[in-house]
Amino acid sequence: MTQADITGLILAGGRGTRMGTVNKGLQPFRGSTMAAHVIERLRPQVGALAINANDDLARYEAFGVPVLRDTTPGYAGPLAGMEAGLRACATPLMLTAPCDSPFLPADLAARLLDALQAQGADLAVAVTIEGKRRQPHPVFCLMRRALLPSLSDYLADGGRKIDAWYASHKVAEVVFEDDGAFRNINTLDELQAMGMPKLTDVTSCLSAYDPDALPVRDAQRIIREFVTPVRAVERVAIRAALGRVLADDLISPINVPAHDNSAMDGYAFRGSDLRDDAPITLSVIATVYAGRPSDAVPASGECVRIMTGGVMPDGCDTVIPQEHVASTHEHSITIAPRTLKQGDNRRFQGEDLKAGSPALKRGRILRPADLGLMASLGMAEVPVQRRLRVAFFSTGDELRSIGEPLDEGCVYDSNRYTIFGMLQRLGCDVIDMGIVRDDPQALEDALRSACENADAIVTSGGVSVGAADYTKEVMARLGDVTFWKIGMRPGRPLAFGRVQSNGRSAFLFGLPGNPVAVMVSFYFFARDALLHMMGAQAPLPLLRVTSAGAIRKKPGRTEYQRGILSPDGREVRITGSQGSGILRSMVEANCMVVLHDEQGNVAAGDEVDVLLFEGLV
Ligand SMILES: Nc1nc2c(c(=O)[nH]1)N[C@H]1C(S)=C(S)[C@@H](COP(=O)(O)OP(=O)(O)OC[C@H]3O[C@@H](n4cnc5c(N)ncnc54)[C@H](O)[C@@H]3O)O[C@H]1N2
Ligand code: MOO
Ligand SMILES: [Mg+2]
Repeated sequence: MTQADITGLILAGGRGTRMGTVNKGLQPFRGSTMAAHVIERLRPQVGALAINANDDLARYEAFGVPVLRDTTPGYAGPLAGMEAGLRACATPLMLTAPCDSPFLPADLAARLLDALQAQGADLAVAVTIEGKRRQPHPVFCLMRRALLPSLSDYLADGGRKIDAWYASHKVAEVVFEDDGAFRNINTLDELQAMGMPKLTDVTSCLSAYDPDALPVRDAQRIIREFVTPVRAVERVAIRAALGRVLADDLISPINVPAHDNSAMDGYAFRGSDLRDDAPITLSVIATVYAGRPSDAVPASGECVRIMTGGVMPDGCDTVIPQEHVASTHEHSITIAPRTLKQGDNRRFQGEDLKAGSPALKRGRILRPADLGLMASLGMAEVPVQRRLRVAFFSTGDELRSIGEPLDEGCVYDSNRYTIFGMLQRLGCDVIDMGIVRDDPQALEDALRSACENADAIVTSGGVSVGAADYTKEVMARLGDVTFWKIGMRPGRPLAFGRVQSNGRSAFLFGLPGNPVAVMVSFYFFARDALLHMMGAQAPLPLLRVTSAGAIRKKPGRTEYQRGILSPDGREVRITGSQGSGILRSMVEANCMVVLHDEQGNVAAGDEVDVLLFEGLV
């Protein structure tokens, strides 16, 4: 027999009680669902596929393989699923795998088949060795179709235990070395932690990855691919939506405006009455105010006096502003030839927004105009992403908080305030965790607590090579964290990854300690990642302007120099000293001059890219 003689059966018939009674196979996982991952792992190993499921059958059917329900009632466990599979099985063999084991071995079928045939067994089961113990994985089982009568009898007699039924048959055990391949995901926390890719999954996609000389754009790309959006939505009143991220497309329920109306205070009439060669006189039959439609219908030779926003009477398509009327009499007006064209000064129904058309797209950070637009559609509440929770702290024994005496050799902690400001402007819920000493236990406690309470963590300091920096060691111990030297000035060292504690995880941005470096790293790495986590789209716009002076710049790294853009927006000059400890250079600047990797010295009059601080969100 060959692998083509095997039907793969995905066991998805359980109730998922440990996950809070959710349908495990349908849980989102790495861009699709857990069941879809299992199907994709099994498909190349077998001749046919089927799914055993008892709920949400339509969604399972969408996978395009037969869906089989238990015939034994009452969620009787994996044996009932196997029985349903064997009943429908058209091949001599069936291989089962649970829907929550997306990492199952690529050679599962081949190796179980070899053992089954070599040992003339009824069933072949996967086993791993954990320490000295053999750990069987009975739901990863290749069995002969001929076992169906035995299994049906066992179930009919009330038997439910998989091991007990196996014991009455000849079982071949096959040892697999990689026990990680049989990891199954039982809780939502496990699902969340495992559902995310490893940093190495992402970095291995780069052709030349060197953590000690990483170009800015590669670091940005890795971060972008690694972080995942937080998918939680709340409805808020439109005023409270300012600055929040819209969670759904908003479709206009109505036409705005609802009627054709006048754009001017004047007289509405039939444009076909206009003459090129002679004045026309129209009698005024009514007055139309905004919000007070009239049922007057001017005939040819007639008009209505109309106010801006007034509904256009039937038949009228043109409005003459009152100051353009040649002469006004008691009950009529005269319009000189060639004063206006047919159709002038009419606003069309739905010209702002048509009913059924998208008014605002999800992912938008809502601005004042958006609030107005939503109000014009009569929307009282809108769905927005829940705010991102970001914990942050500073590290370093030399740091003192405001209010404390400044001991010798110490500095006041300024990074926590710049970080606070940048996070606040992004619209995050911030958790200020203060200063953490250069002490492994204190750092571990802080990181764990941050991780358990926040979606993301921003730290400053301790990511370079200094002797008292325990930060890196502790970060690495708590999760999947990498340490980079980025080809940029300032902001060369950066720690990035995900830390875990007590089943919770958070993305970590370990920014360098120097006060300018911390801001530059935040703006060029953390900002985009945090926005992505919020489900927002807000790329950084760069402007092209002339450099007032020469700028020294080495090719091969990106430099972010602090600049002052002239009031007319045409010319930029650098703010003196560019040291990464000189926060004053950021305060004086209104923009950052971005000198890209390949760029060398800049001559006065050359064009450079700048990023304006105002509007950075
Ligand atoms: N031998 C090397 N030394 C350094 C390198 C290197 O590659 N080799 N990189 C330099 C670069 S670039 C940077 S940036 C810094 C980054 O250092 P750390 O992230 O380890 O930060 P610390 O050592 O803790 O602090 C650096 C500097 O910044 C001051 N600082 C730190 N936190 C704050 C704060 N919250 N408020 C105000 N000032 C702060 C701190 O006192 C130090 O002066 O490493 C270089 N060294
Ligand atoms: O990142 Mo460091 O700030 O370049 O000195
Ligand atoms: Mg250091």
